[in-house]
Amino acid sequence: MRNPLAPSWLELPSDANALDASVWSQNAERSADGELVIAGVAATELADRFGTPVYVVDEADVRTRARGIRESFDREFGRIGSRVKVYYAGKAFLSTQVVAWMIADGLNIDASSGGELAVALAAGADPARLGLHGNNKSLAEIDRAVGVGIGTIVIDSLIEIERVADAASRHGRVQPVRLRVNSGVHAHTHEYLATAREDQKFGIPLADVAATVAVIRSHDSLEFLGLHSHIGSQIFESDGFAEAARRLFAVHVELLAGGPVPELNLGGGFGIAYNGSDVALPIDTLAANLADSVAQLAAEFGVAVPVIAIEPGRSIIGPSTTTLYTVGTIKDVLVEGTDTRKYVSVDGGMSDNIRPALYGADYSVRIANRTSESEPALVRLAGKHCESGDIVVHADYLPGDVRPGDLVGVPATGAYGWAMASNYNYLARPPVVAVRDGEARIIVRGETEDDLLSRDAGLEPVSIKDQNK
Ligand SMILES: Cc1ncc(COP(=O)(O)O)c(C=O)c1O
Ligand SMILES: N[C@@H](CCCC[NH3+])C(=O)O
Repeated sequence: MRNPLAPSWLELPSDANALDASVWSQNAERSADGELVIAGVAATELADRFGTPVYVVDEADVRTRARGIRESFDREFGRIGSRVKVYYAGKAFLSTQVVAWMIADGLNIDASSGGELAVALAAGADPARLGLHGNNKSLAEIDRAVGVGIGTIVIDSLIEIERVADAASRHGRVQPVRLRVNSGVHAHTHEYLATAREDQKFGIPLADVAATVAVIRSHDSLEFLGLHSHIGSQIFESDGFAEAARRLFAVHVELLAGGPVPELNLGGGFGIAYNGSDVALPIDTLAANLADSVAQLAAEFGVAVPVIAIEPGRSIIGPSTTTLYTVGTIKDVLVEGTDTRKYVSVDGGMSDNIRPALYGADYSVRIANRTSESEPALVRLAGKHCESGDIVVHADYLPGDVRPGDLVGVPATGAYGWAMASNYNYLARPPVVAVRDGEARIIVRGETEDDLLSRDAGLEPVSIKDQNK
């Protein structure tokens, strides 16, 4: 029976064991005996070998999406006489293995800090295929990026122009740069994920772009590639991107009068489904819509279509990953009248996935070690942290006989999960395991209690003595 406490978007499932294909990774399925199996590796085997929580990355899923985005955009922009450079936004999740996959699949890497740049370099990526972002890059980050021969730097403020130009002169390079513009387009997403509205820290207002580009062009050590726009993240419609392209295009055309502007970067932000009610725009449709918009703009203004760059993160890595947890305690909590919500607590929480607490993100959950015919019950999957807001899944239905010791899987945790993980309450960050063709291997080691303690600087010997006085 439908629980009145369930949010309006959550339907009572006819089968609370079913894996919704729009949310689970491509190679997630139930085995004949009902267990969750991802790319041929059973959930119980993963839990036995790696413990829980564990992030499980379906490698073929990531790579199919990476190639799929590149091919869709290549095809659609090829159709209008242009081409596309795809940068994987490493902030969503980065490890040397992920860098190697992206490079092998023909993508470039967008780093948003010196740390992300270091991972890409450690993986052996050609620096020319890397880009560096950030509203407050340190002098050391700029120097390192320029020094290794990074492909592009996205300039985010007037003051940064001098910093990048100086570094380029010192290294005897001409550094290709883009300029991040605040298009003023309000993306339909969570307030914290909209990056082009007023009163936020990113980019240069449209009105100041011409003057700022003139400063960039006044430096012999800089090469201006074009404008950059990123309106936000987890966006389901193409209108916002098209509107940003329109606003940038008008300035792009003005800038052509002062010199070459070979590129236009439309950023990332393509949304994915986290639960059965989310409907992600198919990448083919998005690519076709954007190509049509850009072709129309070029025709309207009577200029050539520039090379387009995009920076998807979430839409490549997000759907690939499932977090497995073990159920510890269960409580039926009376909420209103006779309506109860089943609180199912697991061995992780906001330290491995902060998104529900930070953005109110709604994930879904399934029992992973078995199926059950028991009547579905409305559950809230809670973590083990000392916070009532420590929720992993606000609302979903699980078979009512869910019990301690069950494994549960939360799909679509690949983006901004591990990447935003913390050690809150001294929990160790879980390992990240890649699965493919029945094989599982660690791509990021989990932390141990010793790792955490090894950072503690220890006690002054004297303080113990004082204490005993
Ligand atoms: C400049 C920039 N590019 C790309 C991305 C990647 O966004 P997403 O992971 O939503 O595709 C972000 C994050 O929102 C960003 O700030
Ligand atoms: N961290 C955000 C996305 C922000 C991306 C960076 N601009 C999320 O989890 O959805």
